Amino acid sequence: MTTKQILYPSTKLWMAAIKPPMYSVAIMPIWVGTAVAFAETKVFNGAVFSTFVIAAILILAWENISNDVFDSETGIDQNKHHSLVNLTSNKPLVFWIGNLCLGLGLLGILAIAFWQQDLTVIAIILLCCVLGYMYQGPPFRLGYQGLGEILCFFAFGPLAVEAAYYSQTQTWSMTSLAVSVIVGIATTLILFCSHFHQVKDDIAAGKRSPIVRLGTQKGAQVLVWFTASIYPLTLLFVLLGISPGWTLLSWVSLPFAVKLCRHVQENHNQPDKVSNCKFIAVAVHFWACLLFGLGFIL
Ligand SMILES: C/C(=C\COP(=O)(O)OP(=O)(O)O)CCC[C@H](C)CCC[C@H](C)CCCC(C)C
Ligand SMILES: O=C(O)C1=CC(=O)c2ccccc2C1=O
Repeated sequence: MTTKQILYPSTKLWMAAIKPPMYSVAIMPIWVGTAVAFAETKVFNGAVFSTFVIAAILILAWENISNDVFDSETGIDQNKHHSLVNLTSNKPLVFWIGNLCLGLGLLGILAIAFWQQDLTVIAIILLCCVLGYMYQGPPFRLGYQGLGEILCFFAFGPLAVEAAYYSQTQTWSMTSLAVSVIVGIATTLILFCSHFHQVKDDIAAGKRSPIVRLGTQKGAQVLVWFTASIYPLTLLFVLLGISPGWTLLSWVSLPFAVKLCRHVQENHNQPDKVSNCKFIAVAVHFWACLLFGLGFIL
């Protein structure tokens, strides 16, 4: 990086650091859980939904901001120019901005708990935050052992979707628990894709991601099955009467799924070309979850 780039990071670097499209990940579990709640009970609390969405975005911001702080301590991000710590050269500031986001996000969830006079939702989200910390924070750093995908599936799938359903109805639902698998898989797909371009740095830092363990070629093959599983699963839920036929609208995301698999198959061992694949996975996640949830409302 030139002196100017260090002193005045480009907008492109800041956008890469903030990665706005990634926040679909925080919104969709709340959307799907709320959509299932409305379909089953005709209950929709707009204040709870909007508060939950904002809180989820803030909590995910904490996850990403603190990720850069914790990764700066292992050296794994030394070549990541869009790390907030590298961009600002002020790790304490980044750390406390992240904690502010977490605090504000949890305040929003506490507001829901207060409105409901019920600690269930805050308890679930605190568990999600624990999983999020254990993924990257000392002394756990479970992501470095390749366990991130498991944590991600449960945090953004069953836990977040059920928390959203409960926030609307104060009851539980086997339907929302079942369909949370779709959200969990679609979200975990993004994390799985995020490793392809980082194999060299991950190995150097001792991070045994699934792609470090499998290799990029086998990882690209696993990606196809992983991505494809979304679609027969949504069909199975319809055939079993768990979700309405309109949820097959989620198949509109198929072109993005095909693009993702082809792109990674062709470029799996070319870091500069495959580095954007997680954002193609975000497109799969966004359209699949948005239309899947819409299918419950129609
Ligand atoms: C930060 C995450 C992945 C990126 O990790 P990596 O170290 O590869 O990053 P860079 O490549 O950019 O350096 C996300 C990890 C997700 C984690 C396993 C679980 C997070 C849980 C959330 C805190 C829960 C949010 C719940 C909300 C929807 C209510
Ligand atoms: O920066 C990233 O690679 C990711 C950020 C993020 O918040 C997230 C959330 C859920 C699944 C994957 C990811 C990322 O890959």
